[in-house]
Amino acid sequence: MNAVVCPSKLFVRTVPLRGHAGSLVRRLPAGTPLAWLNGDDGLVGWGRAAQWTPAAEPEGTAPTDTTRFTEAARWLNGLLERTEVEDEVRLPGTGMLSFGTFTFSPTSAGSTILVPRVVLGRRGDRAWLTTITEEPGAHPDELLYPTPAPRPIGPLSWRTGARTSAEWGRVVAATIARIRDGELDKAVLARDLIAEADSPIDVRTLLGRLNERYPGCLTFSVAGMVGATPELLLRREGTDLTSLVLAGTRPRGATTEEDRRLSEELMSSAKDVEEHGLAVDSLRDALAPLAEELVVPAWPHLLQLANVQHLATRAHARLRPGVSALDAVAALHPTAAVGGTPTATAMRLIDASEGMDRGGYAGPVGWVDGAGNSEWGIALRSAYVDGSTIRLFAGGGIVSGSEPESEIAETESKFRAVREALIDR
Ligand SMILES: C=C(O[C@H]1C=CC=C(C(=O)O)[C@@H]1O)C(=O)O
Repeated sequence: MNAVVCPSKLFVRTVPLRGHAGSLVRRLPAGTPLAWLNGDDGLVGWGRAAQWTPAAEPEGTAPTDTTRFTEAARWLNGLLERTEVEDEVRLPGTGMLSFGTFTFSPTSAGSTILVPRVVLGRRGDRAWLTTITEEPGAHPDELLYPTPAPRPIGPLSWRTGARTSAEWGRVVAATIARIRDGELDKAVLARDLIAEADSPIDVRTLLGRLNERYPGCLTFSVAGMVGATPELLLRREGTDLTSLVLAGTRPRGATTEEDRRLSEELMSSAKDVEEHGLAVDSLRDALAPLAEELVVPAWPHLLQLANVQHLATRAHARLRPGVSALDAVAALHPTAAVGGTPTATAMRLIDASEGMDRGGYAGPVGWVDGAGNSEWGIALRSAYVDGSTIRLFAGGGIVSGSEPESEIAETESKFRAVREALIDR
């Protein structure tokens, strides 16, 4: 059964805000904030005007099933038909706005689309406020909530998730053997770590730290999924679509010298170039039928973050008329940056080997506005926050040239993003 909060009518009003509006995170009330931040730009929201939560598909459903995306699009279109919009700003992210998180696998629970009551947004020097109510001209009560400063996280106790690193290393070794046997070309395997705080974790504290340390990433919070992902599944503005594919990783060096050595090693590594190429191929194959024009650079570039560096490819497409952002999400997820090649074989291997439910990790997370503009990231460098418990996820692409020890080290580097953001200094 789908769980739905769906008013018969919604009134949406966007007004410009004078000045810069300050830090978006600082405006968020405590609780379960909605956020999508890219440096100083972004969208934050709170309150709930409408929500759609699909039931998990039954066990045995094809791992590539896209029902949750098509049903989400149908629900949103129905809601839009019953919405009156007054938009004085008219930019991507103004007017009607929904945040969403989709699970990696169709058989996991946790996908949801949420329409907040209040949205604050900023793009360059423009800032705006959107209110979404059931009465025309009404102000949502949520506007009046006081916003106490974000709380520190406090001491944490850590425990292993589904597998210890040694156990996970053995799963990686078995996967490498299957790849060498020719069963598949690539699988992205992940593991989890769990931390327990003394009191409920203030998501705003995490958001503020992640946004500060990873200004080039997309810092998000939707229905418990929180993180700072470097990987843009897609940005749709009008018919233009952009995607940033990442695969192939090294840690950052402690010195300039070591950093340069690691980046040169990454750029010339046959194993990483193959791992990256498979992710790019999966994007190209999924996007081509939806696009009138598709430009994918022949060679990756280097993307350096505070904790790791990646091989990166930015693809641009002009979408065919009528192709929505959620159509593109359904076609692209999961790319071989988080699933593998061939997709269905890799998804089955992931399900059978990881010993855990990924939930929203490695699934699409983002927003869509009433005009169809949209941004979806892949929920990496992320965690699921449930009260005082936080579950961190990290994974890596496994190909025939992979080694278990370096894959374990890679997941440790990737965990650092959320792990360090949990530490009060
Ligand atoms: C699966 C993750 O990263 C993906 C994205 C970039 C680089 C990756 C890699 O080098 O393995 C992964 O494909 C993760 O961060 O948990």
